[in-house]
Amino acid sequence: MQTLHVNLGDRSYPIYIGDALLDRAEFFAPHIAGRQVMIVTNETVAPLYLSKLTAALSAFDVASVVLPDGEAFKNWETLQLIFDGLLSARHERGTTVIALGGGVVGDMAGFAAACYQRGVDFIQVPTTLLSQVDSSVGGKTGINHPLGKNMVGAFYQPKAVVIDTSSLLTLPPRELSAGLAEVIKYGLICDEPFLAWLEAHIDALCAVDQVALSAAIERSCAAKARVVGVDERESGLRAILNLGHTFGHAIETHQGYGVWLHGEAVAAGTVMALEMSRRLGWITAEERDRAMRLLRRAGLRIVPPTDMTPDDFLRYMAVDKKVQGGRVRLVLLRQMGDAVVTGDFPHEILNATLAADYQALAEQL
Ligand SMILES: NC(=O)c1ccc[n+]([C@@H]2O[C@H](COP(=O)([O-])OP(=O)(O)OC[C@H]3O[C@@H](n4cnc5c(N)ncnc54)[C@H](O)[C@@H]3O)[C@@H](O)[C@H]2O)c1
Ligand SMILES: O=C(O)C(=O)C[C@@H](O)[C@H](O)[C@H](O)COP(=O)(O)O
Ligand SMILES: [Zn+2]
Repeated sequence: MQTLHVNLGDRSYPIYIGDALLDRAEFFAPHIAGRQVMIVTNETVAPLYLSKLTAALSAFDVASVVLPDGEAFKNWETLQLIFDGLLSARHERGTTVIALGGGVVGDMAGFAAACYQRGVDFIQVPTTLLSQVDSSVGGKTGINHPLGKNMVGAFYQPKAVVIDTSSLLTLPPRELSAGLAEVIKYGLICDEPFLAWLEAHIDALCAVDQVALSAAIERSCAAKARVVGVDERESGLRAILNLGHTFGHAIETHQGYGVWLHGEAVAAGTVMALEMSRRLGWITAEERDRAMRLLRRAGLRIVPPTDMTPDDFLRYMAVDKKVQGGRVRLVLLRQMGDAVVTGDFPHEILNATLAADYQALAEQL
């Protein structure tokens, strides 16, 4: 079992990473201030892990809310179900909300905790690879809006993150691959040597090898904890964690939430960010191709949707939260392992990137 820390002064918290942690109250009890606990989960995760976690927390007054499953339900209507559950069970300000599920559950449960009675404690218990390496850490919470991804929410940090790697044994392969998109992202933005490690271990990761996964989860969480500890509310550095997301969120919103998994859209968006970095002369075609091969080996689609025009992309990219003064800002690679957020690029290069033939690029790998 490993313990990492997100260092935010009096709001610092631990990230526990290990096997079968869901059974063990010692990872939860020190972070539950009162007696009431509300476990928020969904219809897929509940039959798998809700009774196990409830049993581990038998010393507390535990209630639960089971949400519908899917990105398409990351919205106000579903969020209301959490408030309905808390109020029906008469949960007071001393309650602790526990998010048991992937990033959709974690983002909604965290946002509900930020809002309920103006803020109650919450604990993240991520059960997908993507939520274990990314969404459970850093305090971004919220829901989608029909006009834009994650456009309503709050920065609200958990009291702890409890990562039980054995929960990945039940995760569908497509979802595991989606999480690998965010893992590979760390190598591209701030940990270049991680890319070589991933190239050597990607098959083991896809085979749900627990040793390889634990190592990748720890290295990913450590990278995110470093960035969040420096720039919690994304005034600068933290934006590098958004590599591929300006393009990727456009894909998710255009296609309809949940059609492309978040990680799949991020992978395609990362390919577009790689191509734009190459067109700017910052990385080579060989470096772009190396990253594309790794994403493909992870089981991810590396060709963006062919039914989206440059204007489709530009329409959604204009709504992105990194926009400043009406100018689109993108996370690009100055070199492999070194990302920057910038709005200072020739628009003809952006347009050429949006119009590029990614199918041909993929076929020449
Ligand atoms: N807040 C952040 O910093 C942050 C970071 C990255 C992504 N996100 C958000 O996270 C969401 C994507 O998260 P995700 O990829 O975890 O998707 P998800 O939450 O939809 O989970 C993927 C699927 O796996 C199921 N599942 C979860 N755990 C399982 C398990 N152990 N076994 C079997 N099935 C399981 C879920 O029910 C769901 O059907 C997006 O909404 C994205 O915007 C947020
Ligand atoms: O934590 C961050 O900061 C990230 O950018 C992590 C991303 O992987 C994640 O998808 C996040 O939700 C995107 O941030 P957003 O502000 O564009 O919604
Ligand atoms: Zn993401």
